[in-house]
Amino acid sequence: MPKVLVIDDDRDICFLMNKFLTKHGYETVESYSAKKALELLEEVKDIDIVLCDYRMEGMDGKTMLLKIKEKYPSMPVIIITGYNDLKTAVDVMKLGAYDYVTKPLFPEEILNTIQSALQQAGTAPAAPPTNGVHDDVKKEKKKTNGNNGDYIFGNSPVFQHLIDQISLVGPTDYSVIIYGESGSGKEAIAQEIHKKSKRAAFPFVAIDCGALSRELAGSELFGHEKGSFTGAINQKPGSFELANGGTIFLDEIANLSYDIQVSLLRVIQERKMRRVGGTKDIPLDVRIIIASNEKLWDAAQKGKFREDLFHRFNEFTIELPPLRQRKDDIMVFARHFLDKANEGLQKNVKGFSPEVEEIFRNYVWHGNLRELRNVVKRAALLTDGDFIEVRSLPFEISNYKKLLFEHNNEQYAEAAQVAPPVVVEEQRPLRRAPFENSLKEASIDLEYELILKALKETNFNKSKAAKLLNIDRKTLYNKIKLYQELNNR
Ligand SMILES: Nc1ncnc2c1ncn2[C@@H]1O[C@H](COP(=O)(O)OP(=O)(O)OP(=O)(O)O)[C@@H](O)[C@H]1O
Repeated sequence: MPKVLVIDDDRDICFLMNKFLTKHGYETVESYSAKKALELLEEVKDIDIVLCDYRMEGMDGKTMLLKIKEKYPSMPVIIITGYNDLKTAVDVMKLGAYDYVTKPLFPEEILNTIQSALQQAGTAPAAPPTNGVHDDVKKEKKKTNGNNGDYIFGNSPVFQHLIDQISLVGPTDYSVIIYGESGSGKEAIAQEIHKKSKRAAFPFVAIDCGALSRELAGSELFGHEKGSFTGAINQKPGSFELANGGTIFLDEIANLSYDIQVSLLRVIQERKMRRVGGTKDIPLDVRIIIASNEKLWDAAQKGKFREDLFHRFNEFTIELPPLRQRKDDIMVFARHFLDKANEGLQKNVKGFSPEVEEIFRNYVWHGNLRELRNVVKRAALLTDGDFIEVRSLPFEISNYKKLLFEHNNEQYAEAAQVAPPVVVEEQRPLRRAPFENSLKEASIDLEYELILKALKETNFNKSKAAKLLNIDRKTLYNKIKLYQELNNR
């Protein structure tokens, strides 16, 4: 019976998750504090997966995730966030969370996410839950390629260009740099390149360098010998060794520390490596595909990334546009994610209402495909009829136009209701700012939530919202403007 550690300072949530998960064949261990949870992970040896609230007293979810990943790198961690914490969600994914679920929580969605995480880790429950089974669902057997299931490639010019590039570089042994925002599908492209190569029968190993701690990065990448440092209880092969013969995908490569970059350069040049604490050279034949959000040449100019390493990798470059610039592809992906959600939920939702399609085409999708996938997954869960309607979308998405507050114009909200769909390119809706400082972060978050709540209650009448918040309209405008500026950084 898989064991889930539920970490949430809201005891009701722990209680509900316990009841629900137990009913579906899981065992739960609960913790109301991050500190206790870390102790539990030590004491209870056989925890399979962690479900952790992002906002807890004493430690935020990001720190907690890093602490878990440092000690238990392969432990799947699912983070619970608010929808407006999308930036946080993207950050935790980069730090190695398996996935995130947004509040309000829907137990089926969590169950689904836990199941796929455990399936990927190879610890799925023996008897899968059978709630809500629809007999009429045709279960199409689809090929999956590891991480997040199968990928699609459509007919739009962007897709065609990507397919051409993959076909061109796939069969070669070139190193490839893939640029793209978080969630835009970089790993998917890397996997496709691997599949097109002569290495396809060998492993594809993906490593998120952003999730590697400075101390453990060397041992994760190159492995270690027993006793080579405190905590090295057993001998462990590194990712390069595991990928031997195949392809290694190093995501967010610019996050590797300088000394690891030096080791990496040596490994590439010499085509052999040694485990940490080892004395034996291990010959390597690994193709390297790397990905980055930031241009590596710029990172090299800033001294953050070694220039010689950049030149080593710079044999072929693929740029993946953000989803908001791939308007023709949005519904292709949405339908694909709906198929997958139907499969997972054993439902048969047929499509999207025209209003939802319009919103999807014009929303900015900061979290790119990952955000779209999660929005569709949840909407499918909430849909009883044949089509996904606007009411099943998160508030922030269904009201995205009103939340833009362009030019702080009082008329904008009203205008947005009647105007034809606006093409939103780089504008961003109001959402949480990416602060590092946690006290400031907490107060900004809280303000944001209260403002959003007041706007919801007053149907976006900003004068009334200001009154509810006991501030004047100008202060409300200024706060909104501040959020916009922070968001655009
Ligand atoms: N071509 C595709 N077809 C279907 N799903 C896709 C495709 N490309 C990406 N996805 C899905 O979108 C999500 C994000 O993709 P992926 O992990 O490849 O993005 P990424 O750019 O590597 O993200 P990050 O940089 O944050 O790790 C995943 O759930 C993935 O399965």
